[in-house]
Amino acid sequence: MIEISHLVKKYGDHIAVNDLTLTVEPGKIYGFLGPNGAGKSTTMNIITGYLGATSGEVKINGFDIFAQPEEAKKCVGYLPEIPPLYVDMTVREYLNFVAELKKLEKGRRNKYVEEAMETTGITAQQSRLIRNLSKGYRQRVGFAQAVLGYPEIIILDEPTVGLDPKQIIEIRDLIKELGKNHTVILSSHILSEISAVCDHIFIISKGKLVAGDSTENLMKQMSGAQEIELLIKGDNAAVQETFTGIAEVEKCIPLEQKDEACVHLNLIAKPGMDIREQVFASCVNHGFVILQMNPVSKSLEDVFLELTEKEGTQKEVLPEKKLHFVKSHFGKESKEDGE
Ligand SMILES: Nc1ncnc2c1ncn2[C@@H]1O[C@H](COP(=O)(O)OP(=O)(O)OP(=O)(O)O)[C@@H](O)[C@H]1O
Repeated sequence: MIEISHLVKKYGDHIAVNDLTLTVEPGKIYGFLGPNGAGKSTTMNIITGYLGATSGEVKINGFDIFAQPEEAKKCVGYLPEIPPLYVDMTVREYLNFVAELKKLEKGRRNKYVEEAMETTGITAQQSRLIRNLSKGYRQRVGFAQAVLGYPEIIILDEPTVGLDPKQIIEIRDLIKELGKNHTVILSSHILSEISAVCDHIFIISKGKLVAGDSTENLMKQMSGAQEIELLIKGDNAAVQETFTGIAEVEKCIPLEQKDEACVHLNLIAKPGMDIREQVFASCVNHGFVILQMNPVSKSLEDVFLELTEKEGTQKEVLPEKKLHFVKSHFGKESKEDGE
C-alpha cells in the first residue's frame, strides 16, 4: 500500500507536484495519466526514493520513504523512463549485479534471476550483451530488474515509450501478468495505454490530482444519457425550439442534415440529468417522430481533455460517481535545470 499525503515538489520557483494526496491499494494495476510535464515522473521518483520532496509524506507499506528509506525501498521495484542498463554486460551478468545491489539473499540470487528472466520472457537472451538486444528486449531486461526479488509494488514510468506496436502489445501483456502477483503503477500520457491495462486511474495535471477512480467507473461516466444524438421527423425550427425549452437541456447542437424532412441534432443534458423521457414526452406532445435516439459515448480522451484543458476552472462534475476535481491547469512547459 502507498499513502501519499500533501506531497509538494518544487524545482526553484516551479511547482512540479502540488499538494498531491492519494492512496494505492494492494493487488491492483494503477495508472498515472497526465500530459507531458504533469509531474508523473517526479512523483514516481519521490515514491521510489530517487528524489526528495519539498514537503509532504509518502508511506510505503507503512514505512516513511524519507525516514525509513531502506525498508520502504525493499517493497518497490522501479523501472524508470530510461532503464538503468549496463549495455556491456550480458543479461544474466546485469541481473546478478542488480541482485547484489538489492542485497537479495545470496543463496537464492540465482533462483531469483532465473525467475525474473522467466517472468519477463528473456531466458533465451541471458547470454547476450544488452547492447545487442532490440529495444523491446531491453525494456524486458528493465522489467526483469524491477521484478527481481519479488517486490510487492512495481512502478513503471512510461514503459512502452519508443516501442513498436507489436512490442507494445507484448509489454502490455507482461504488465497484466505482473498485476496478478504485484501492485503495479504505471505512468503514461497515452489514454488507450492506461485504459487497456489499469484497474484504477489517477489523472494528474500541473502536479495536481484532477480525478481518481476505477477505470470501469470512469468509462461508465463517459457514456449514458448525458449527451444524446437524435434524428427527428418534423420542422427544424419547431424541433429546436421545443428541445431548447426543456429545462434539463443544457445545449442543442444541430448536426448535418441527413434528409430534408428530418432534423439531426445532439442534445447535451445538464450535469447529472437524464433527458430521454422529457425528450420523448415533448416529441409526443408536438407530434414529432423520433427516428433515432442514441447515447453519445465520450471516450476517456474526452474526459481527460475536459479535465486538463480548462485553465483555471474549479468545478465539480459527476460528484455522485466520486470523481474528484480540483482546479486544473494544462499547458506547455519546459524543463529547467537544477532543483
Ligand atoms: N530537474 C528538474 N529541474 C527543473 N524542473 C524540472 C526538473 N525535472 C522536472 N522538472 C519540471 O517539473 C515538471 C514535471 O516534470 P515531470 O518530468 O515529473 O513530468 P511528467 O508528467 O513525468 O512528464 P513527461 O511525461 O514529459 O516525463 C515539468 O514542468 C518539468 O519541466
